[in-house]
This record gives sequence, C-alpha cells and structure tokens, in this order.
Amino acid sequence: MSRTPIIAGNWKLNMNPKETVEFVNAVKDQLPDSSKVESLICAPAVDLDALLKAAEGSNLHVGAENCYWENSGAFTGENSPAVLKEMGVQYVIIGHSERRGYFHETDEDINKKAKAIFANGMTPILCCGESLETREAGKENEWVVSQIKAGLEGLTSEQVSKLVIAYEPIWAIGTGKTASSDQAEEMCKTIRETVKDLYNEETAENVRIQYGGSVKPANVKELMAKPDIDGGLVGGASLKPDSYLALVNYQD
Ligand SMILES: O=C[C@H](O)COP(=O)(O)O
Repeated sequence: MSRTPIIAGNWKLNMNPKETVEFVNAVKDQLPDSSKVESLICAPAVDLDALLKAAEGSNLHVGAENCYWENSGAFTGENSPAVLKEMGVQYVIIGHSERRGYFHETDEDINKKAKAIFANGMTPILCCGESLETREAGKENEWVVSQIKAGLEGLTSEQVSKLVIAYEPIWAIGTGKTASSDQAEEMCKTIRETVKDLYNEETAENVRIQYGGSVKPANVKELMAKPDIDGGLVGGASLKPDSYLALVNYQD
C-alpha cells in the first residue's frame, strides 16, 4: 500500500488572478516532489486560467471548487467539466458542506458530478462531514456513511481507487476548532471500511482520504501521522504562501 499524500488548498471565494499569480510565484520553487506529496490548489473558476499558466512546469497541481454535471447546454452560470479538463484542471471538489448548505446541493447532484468528472478524465474530491448537532446526537458515523454511499452510487472500483474523499466535520470548518487527530482518524477509518464493504480491500487501500477543518502548519504533522489520513483539504491556511508551504512540506 502506498498512497501519495495530497495536501489541497481550497481557496473558496478568495483571491483574484493577480493575487493568484503572486501566490504561485512565491511557492512554485519550494514545493515537494509530486511523488512525495501532491501539492494542489483548488481555486475559483475565474482564477483557473491564471493559476494554470503560472503553475505550468512546477509541482503545483490545479483543481476547481465545483462544476456542473453536463458538459454544455442551457445552464446559465454553470461551469463545464469538459472545459475544465481542456484547460488542464486535474481535480474538482464536490459536495463541500458550503455547497450542500448554501446552494442546496443534494447527494444525487453530487453523485452526478462525480460521474461527469470521471467521464472527463479528472478526479473528484468528494467531501463529507457532519454538523455539530449530528455529532452531539451520536449520529456522525451514520450520517457520513450515508453521504459516502450516495456519493459513490454507480461508480466502479477502478474509479473509486483514484478518488479522493475529504472528511470535513462542519463544526471544525473556519472555526479554529480542529477535530482531534483521533476523532479525524476514527472517521477516516470508518470511511475506508465503508469503501471496503462497498467494493473490496484493494479499492479501500487505494482511495485517498483527506481531513479538513482548521488544518494549520501547527497540527498538520500530527494529523498526517494517522494511518487513514492521506492528506488535508485546507481553507484559511492555504491562502498565504508561507503557511501553504509549511503545510505541503510537513515531512521536512
Ligand atoms: O475545504 C476546506 C475546509 O472547508 C476547511 O476550511 P478551514 O481550513 O478554513 O477550516
């Protein structure tokens, strides 16, 4: 079993093209080799062209924060997975709790997006995670397992082997309140076991699982030391070059 760690910045609705180029120029020569740690930035669609051009020839991988499940048609305001692929985008985040919450995305929508992303030769980063209320009710496993089952519906084991899953407890996002490394590991292990039940051991060993929620340079090492945590999906701490570099170079 050798899963390459993947540290992804999720810039959310931050950064403009000029700031994007400045960021890439500040980090691009200090990124780890991609075989050691995959360094990824997922940026707003309007920044992707600048990000891709600035990152060319470096170890920086590029992802989008969302896309639609159709490649073209009368869908005003949406972004085409086919065009993202054509531009050079490799990853697309789907099912982030902010999209589920503010934009009312359903498990069914997210599953359609996963299929469209794979059909276009990119890799989805499928987010899941429970609210504080659900955790306090002791129903977090049930909740996350159901999101995973719905998100993976109809995907092949070959696809799931390449997938990235991000476990992000909603109560830990942007709050400064990280899940403890044990809490994070426990859920990532449950997710891997769910993949094993749905597919097989090999697929479960291949799928990469990230933790997200107030990941910072100060806690990344402890989280990454856990056996079922293969990466981080990082919001706030991915916006500054120094902090991003400390995250992706956590092994040094
Ligand atoms: O996708 C990233 C997460 O929402 C975590 O955000 P955060 O690192 O600012 O807590």
